[in-house]
Amino acid sequence: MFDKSSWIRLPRNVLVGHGMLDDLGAAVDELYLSGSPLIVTSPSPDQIVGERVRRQLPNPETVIVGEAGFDQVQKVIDAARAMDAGYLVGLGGGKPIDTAKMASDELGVGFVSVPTAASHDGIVSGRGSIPEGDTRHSVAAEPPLAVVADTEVIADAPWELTTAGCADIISNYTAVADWQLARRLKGVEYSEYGGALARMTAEMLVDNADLIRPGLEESAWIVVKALVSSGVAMSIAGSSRPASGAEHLFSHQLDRIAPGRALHGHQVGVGSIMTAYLHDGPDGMWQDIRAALDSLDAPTTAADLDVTEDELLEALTTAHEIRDRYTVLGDGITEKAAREMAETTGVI
Ligand SMILES: NC(=O)C1=CN([C@@H]2O[C@H](COP(=O)(O)OP(=O)(O)OC[C@H]3O[C@@H](n4cnc5c(N)ncnc54)[C@H](OP(=O)(O)O)[C@@H]3O)[C@@H](O)[C@H]2O)C=CC1
Ligand SMILES: O=C(CO)COP(=O)(O)O
Ligand SMILES: [Zn+2]
Repeated sequence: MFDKSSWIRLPRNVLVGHGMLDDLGAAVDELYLSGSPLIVTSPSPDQIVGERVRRQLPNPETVIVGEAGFDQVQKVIDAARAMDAGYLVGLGGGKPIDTAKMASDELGVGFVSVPTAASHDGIVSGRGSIPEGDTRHSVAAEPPLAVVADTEVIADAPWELTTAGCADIISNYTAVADWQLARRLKGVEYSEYGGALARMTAEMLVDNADLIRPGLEESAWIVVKALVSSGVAMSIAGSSRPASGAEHLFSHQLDRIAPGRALHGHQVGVGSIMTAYLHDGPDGMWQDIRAALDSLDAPTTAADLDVTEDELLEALTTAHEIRDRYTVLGDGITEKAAREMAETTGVI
């Protein structure tokens, strides 16, 4: 008997472009949501566009969240229950958006994603990434009913946030390679469409790298489109596998070992240089990944990430421990191998 089944949950409306933030109210009306929204945001996005968002929505309330964590999700749930929120709006970078989508899932209310930076590919995905103790979960969360990405706002955000988003997409190369390896060695379920879309998204971004420059709204356009595409790949796969492999495990470990030093996207980019080396050896894809990151002004070394050699090596040798996700790191790599890889690729 045929026994496959899947739910692919995608947004109904994706608005990308100049001044699109002023269409938020209309986009929400189109969803036939009822009640008042709780806006989940962080300090900078709230200061930059909070008022513009609030004046378009009926009796909104706002909650400011900090680092991603289950305590922050609970804080949002409590605030939403206290006001009997009809839906949640995630406004900002990856942390408020992830927090809002996880709280929406728990509350059983709709979620609208309003990114203010092109810094991560969670703007569309139905996954939440959340640390807990020594581990980091990728949890099923509420996918957005609508995404409203204003390229004028995003182009005005610090350039490093855009280069972080580019690196998060470039890391799809190694994420997909890890996923294929896990299929071959461990029989892990693989989605041809999810894998192909994630990889194609990275290829298109690299092909357009010359057009991605600071202050250009065209750059925000290209990167947001790629972030949407990468998020759709995760939705098709029903997991973050198309966009998260060993390079992400390395980044999640750095978040614990050296918190707050570098952006998520920048960390996964550097991780991707090294794990590409593990996949292909000295003459493989790692050089192309490093060149692409370099051309986009994204970090390529431990120093660029503001982490020490010891911190980097600790993250590399322990990354396999944090999640039950088979990658090219297998059951762990030795410090000698980690050092050799980091030195050969110029990361240290
Ligand atoms: N669920 C998924 O599929 C995915 C989830 N993620 C998660 O997303 C997070 C990383 O996202 P990231 O965006 O880097 O994290 P943050 O939300 O912390 O944003 C990074 C920084 O950008 C600032 N910021 C946001 N918008 C603007 C703006 N317009 N102007 C000026 N500053 C701005 C924030 O300000 P402030 O300090 O005020 O907050 C913050 O300092 C991680 O937790 C990661 O795990 C990443 C990829 C995919
Ligand atoms: O960051 C992600 C994709 O870019 C997803 O994060 P996880 O590694 O937690 O699944
Ligand atoms: Zn990521």
